[in-house]
Amino acid sequence: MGVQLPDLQFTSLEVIPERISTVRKSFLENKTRDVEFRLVQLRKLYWAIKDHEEEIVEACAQDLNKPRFEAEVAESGWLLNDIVFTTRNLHKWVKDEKAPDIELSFKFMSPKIRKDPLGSVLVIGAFNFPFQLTMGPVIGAIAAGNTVVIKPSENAPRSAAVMQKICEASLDPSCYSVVQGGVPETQALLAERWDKIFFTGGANVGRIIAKAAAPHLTPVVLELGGINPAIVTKNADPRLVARRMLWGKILNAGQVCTSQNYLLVDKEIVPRVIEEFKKAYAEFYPKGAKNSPDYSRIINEAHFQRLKSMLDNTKGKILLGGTMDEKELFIEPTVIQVDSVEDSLCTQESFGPFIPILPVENLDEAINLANGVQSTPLGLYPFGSKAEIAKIINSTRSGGVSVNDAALHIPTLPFGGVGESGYGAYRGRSSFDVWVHRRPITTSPGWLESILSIRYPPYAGKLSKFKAASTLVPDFDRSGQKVTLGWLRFILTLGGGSAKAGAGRAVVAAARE
Ligand SMILES: NC(=O)c1ccc[n+]([C@@H]2O[C@H](COP(=O)([O-])OP(=O)(O)OC[C@H]3O[C@@H](n4cnc5c(N)ncnc54)[C@H](O)[C@@H]3O)[C@@H](O)[C@H]2O)c1
Ligand SMILES: CC1=C(/C=C/C(C)=C/C=C/C(C)=C/C=C/C=C(C)/C=C/C=C(C)/C=C/C=C(\C)C=O)C(C)(C)CCC1
Repeated sequence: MGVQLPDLQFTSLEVIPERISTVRKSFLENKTRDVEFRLVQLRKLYWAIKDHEEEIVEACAQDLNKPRFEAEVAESGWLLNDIVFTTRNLHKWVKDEKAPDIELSFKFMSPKIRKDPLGSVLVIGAFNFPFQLTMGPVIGAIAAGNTVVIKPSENAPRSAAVMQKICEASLDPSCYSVVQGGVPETQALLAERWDKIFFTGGANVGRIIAKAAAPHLTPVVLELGGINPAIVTKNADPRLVARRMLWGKILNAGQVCTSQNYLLVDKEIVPRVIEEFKKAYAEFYPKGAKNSPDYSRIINEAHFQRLKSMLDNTKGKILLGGTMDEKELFIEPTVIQVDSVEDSLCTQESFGPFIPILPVENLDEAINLANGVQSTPLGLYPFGSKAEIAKIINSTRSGGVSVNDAALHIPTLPFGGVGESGYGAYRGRSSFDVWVHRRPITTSPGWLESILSIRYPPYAGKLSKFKAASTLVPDFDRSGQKVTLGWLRFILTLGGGSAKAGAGRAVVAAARE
């Protein structure tokens, strides 16, 4: 018998404010401040994920036809590792930090940085990696001591329902709550005040989230998509390019925020790259992607139609793939040679299995084109010689860079966008950092009062003493140059230049006092 999955039930709009006030009350009662409490929650969550792994795999299969390998590696297994990594390190992360770079005069105040939880926070997930991208931020939020409301994507309904089941089986309901729904339910959540909102999804909805947060001055993390370029120079290895770029687009049928949206390939190696795409496709899917258990489907009819019209509207030439089956929501991995970066396949995020290739004259042209399409994509994928790759990285911006690869990301590296692809980063240690307020704490000892009283009126005669004790001497001169051997002269002349000019400045300074 197959695995039975729960049905997705939207949360009624009436109960949403009550859910929020429950988690807020728990936070204000300091329930989640205790680190042991957080650890127990995370450990229980670990076992609930483990115990429901078959349901996770089945839900991903029903929502996206996600292959078991991808579901275990990028969803359940990813989260399990994330929890173990977090619980192993949490005691270290929560420790007060000694404040760095403190001048001697303030050392007696024992300055330190406390990692305070932010409060009650909202996590809104996306459909494509429904478990990883929703529960990943939640793990960090729990670790950091926040209470959390979790809103999975309604577009992956089976996964959303299983996620709720897992959370309800493991987490304290007074601190962590799952709210299910689409736009009205999310709007109801956004109408309330949060201490942080973590959103993963498209840039248009990201703008809605940021606007809703603004009146409450709520900080927001936006994990958005990107029109990510791959830049392939004539010195790249065509076989590696094809295999890795194909992987970037067969993974979850290209519904990956980090996958490359288009390739700018030096015209000299375009034919060899295309040949290698054909070979790699035949190797990955000997009977074609449609007949393989290792290829996902498009999430729903609306996204299928969006992708179909993108392909219908391209002026490019299909070189590989191109077949579709609406009933199955199947779109074959498709390589298209386009003749302009203006082609719709390059300028819009496809979030599907399209691999448009634009031949370019040289590396400079590729860099200019990439910066013109979107100057701040989520990912950048350069292939070429060491010097070429350095040039590409130094002349572009992006959330992250995978040299010689597609959407690869080491699970504990900070992950996040920049500019149009969002802001804020999580994963690994950053998943904790993103959810805490670094609260500086100083303690002024009573015995220091006679010295500290220099700050009280009457001020007469105190300024010069205060300055003598606290003024930092610049190690640079007026032309912006670092002063090394000329130190003495620099100090004597109050900032460099001639002795006469220095004397002048000394007179002005004395007169000001
Ligand atoms: N940077 C990342 O980590 C990352 C990861 C996955 C997806 N993405 C991006 O997300 C997009 C696709 O994912 P998606 O379709 O789930 O995104 P989406 O923006 O359509 O939906 C994301 C979430 O927002 C909610 N939502 C949708 N419309 C809303 C509205 N009007 N008001 C309030 N809430 C609303 C949905 O219920 C869902 O939970 C792509 O652009 C992709 O690149 C980014
Ligand atoms: C196996 C041995 C070794 C090491 C091997 C190594 C390093 C293997 C690496 C394999 C990798 C990188 C596999 C990656 C799989 C990734 C999958 C399936 C998907 C991930 C999806 C993600 C993260 C999606 C994110 C989506 C987002 C953010 C938005 O949409 C040695 C060499 C150590 C020793 C011998 C054996």
